[in-house]
Amino acid sequence: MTEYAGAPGPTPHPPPQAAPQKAAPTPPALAIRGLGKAFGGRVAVNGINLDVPAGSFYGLVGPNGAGKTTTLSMVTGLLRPDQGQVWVHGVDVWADPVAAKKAIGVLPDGLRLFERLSGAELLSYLGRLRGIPTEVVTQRSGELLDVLDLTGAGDKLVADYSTGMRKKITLAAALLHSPPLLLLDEPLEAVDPVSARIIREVLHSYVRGGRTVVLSSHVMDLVEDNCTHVAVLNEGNIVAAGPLAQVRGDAASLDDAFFHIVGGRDIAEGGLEWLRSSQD
Ligand SMILES: Nc1ncnc2c1ncn2[C@@H]1O[C@H](COP(=O)(O)OP(=O)(O)OP(=O)(O)O)[C@@H](O)[C@H]1O
Repeated sequence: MTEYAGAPGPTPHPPPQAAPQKAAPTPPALAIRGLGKAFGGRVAVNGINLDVPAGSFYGLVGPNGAGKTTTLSMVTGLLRPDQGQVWVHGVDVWADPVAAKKAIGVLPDGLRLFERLSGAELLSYLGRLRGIPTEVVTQRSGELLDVLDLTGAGDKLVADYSTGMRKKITLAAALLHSPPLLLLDEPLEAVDPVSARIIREVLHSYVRGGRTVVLSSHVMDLVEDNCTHVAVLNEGNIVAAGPLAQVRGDAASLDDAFFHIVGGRDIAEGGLEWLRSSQD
């Protein structure tokens, strides 16, 4: 395992009578250093650095094509970086993927599931792959299906699930082994308002229990109302990151701050004039 760069080196032989040592600082839930990826010579993620404190509810925002999914895919071990390192609670994701993956629950982009299993069977299968005892999987699956309002769909094939139901069953799978870090790519996209509220409550109780949630979203109100921290990605670079109030600064809302940070343009008078005209 490659040691997390922020961790102090070992001190195997302290001198006798040495003053008590300070406790080693807890590593962040997620530490990213110099992470980069290019596709066909085009840079998608440009050597980014980020620390996600344990116990935070971290939002990752950015315009279309900014590199959010590419970043989350590299962080979760789904896409090999060209450069850089990622640590989950001090474990190097690419040097020790088995240990790192035990510590994360993932809701990836592009949900590829076992379509010929029912929702309940899928959770049961994934729980056993995780090495969770059968009775624990059964109990947790039942609770998750119930809380996520999927009880009636538990026996239905995943192939027949709607987009929102697929999000919810994947979220259930991510929660099943109760990992300390959840990494969620647009978890509330296509989810109905009632389920979205339930998912937000689940995630908040998760964070209250001392765990960490990182989610990407395009919905600024969602990030502003729920997250403690936010990072803004633009063209493969992190252009702002930290506690939400700090990133928002003097702007009236996170939406306004985001607009200015990424250099959004108001539609100038004269632009799209033909859409405003009532004449042919
Ligand atoms: N498999 C791939 N092959 C080629 N280019 C890719 C691939 N995946 C991503 N890209 C490119 O990398 C850049 C970042 O894409 P990414 O999907 O990470 O952005 P994003 O911030 O998640 O966007 P969105 O908000 O639209 O989902 C884009 O220019 C995209 O076209």
